[in-house]
Amino acid sequence: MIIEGLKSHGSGNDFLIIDELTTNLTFTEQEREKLAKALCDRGRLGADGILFVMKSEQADCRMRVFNADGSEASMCGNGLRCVARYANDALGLDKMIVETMKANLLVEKTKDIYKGIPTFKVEISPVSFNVKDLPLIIERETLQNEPLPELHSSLLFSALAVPNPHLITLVDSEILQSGLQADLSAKVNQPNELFPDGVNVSFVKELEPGSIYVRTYERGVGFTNACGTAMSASSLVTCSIGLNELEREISVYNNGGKVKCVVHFDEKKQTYSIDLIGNATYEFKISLEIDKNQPEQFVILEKQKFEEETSLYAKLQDEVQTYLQTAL
Ligand SMILES: N[C@@H](CCC[C@H](N)C(=O)O)C(=O)O
Repeated sequence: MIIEGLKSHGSGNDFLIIDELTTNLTFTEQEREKLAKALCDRGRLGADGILFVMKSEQADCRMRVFNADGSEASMCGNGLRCVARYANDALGLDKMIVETMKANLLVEKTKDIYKGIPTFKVEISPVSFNVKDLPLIIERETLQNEPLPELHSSLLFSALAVPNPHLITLVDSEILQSGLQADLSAKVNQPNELFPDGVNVSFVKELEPGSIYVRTYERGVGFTNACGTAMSASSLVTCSIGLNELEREISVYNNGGKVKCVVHFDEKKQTYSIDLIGNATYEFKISLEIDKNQPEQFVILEKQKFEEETSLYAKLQDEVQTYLQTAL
């Protein structure tokens, strides 16, 4: 079969978009898993995941996210911005609802985060601090800026599902530069008693009022340039502990760029939601010939780069990296 794919990224978190919305492509569950493993392999094409954009009966379109290891995730914030742009181009809707595994989410085109960079705002919700929703197996109902001695003797952790699972801790430069995050992340993402389904692990550093840096080890992938749901969850955690404020834009720096988050609290429903605002950049169009039974044998027939937008994004990335060299 021939797949016309599109490689895109949100803050350098990169995905191959496969269109089942405007084409007749369709896959079995096993084929999706195998495709993700084969195409995300950095030795070949390479990506953090695959985003399948599909028809939906309850929303304008549907997104399914497969991590590089072939596992399916319930949500992907950076990926949702890429899907928002893709569906916006395909359906001509600046504002739409995207069905995801656990929620139908509002996405919309918004003011460029940096001159000339296509920017989308996506809703991150539902949010739960109940450890059962990750799941995290401990004797308490929540873990909010508290020790988790089974994992580390002194760090304070917050666990939340947005709705994919996140474990977040605030650290200083010394801890950030140590190998601790890699060690802890490896522990909770291999068979273990605390997080039976694994968890995305973020180390967060406060930079200046209204600005934070977030680095994430993603379940099913490893360290990525950025993780959108992790940056949203981290913004909420910094509001809960009084570092940032609800309803105020937070600048979230990451190794692949920068996004903005706004954390909302609905008094009536007693629920949180987060707006994640950032780039949705196309890298290249690609035409692949694939045997569904042996996807690792795929052949690249054609590749067309989006030169202008990738070089514009490189400017934002340069500015961010220069800032981080002194800020971290
Ligand atoms: N990169 C994503 C999250 C992708 C899923 C995650 N690895 C998981 O398994 O939960 C994002 O931008 O949110």
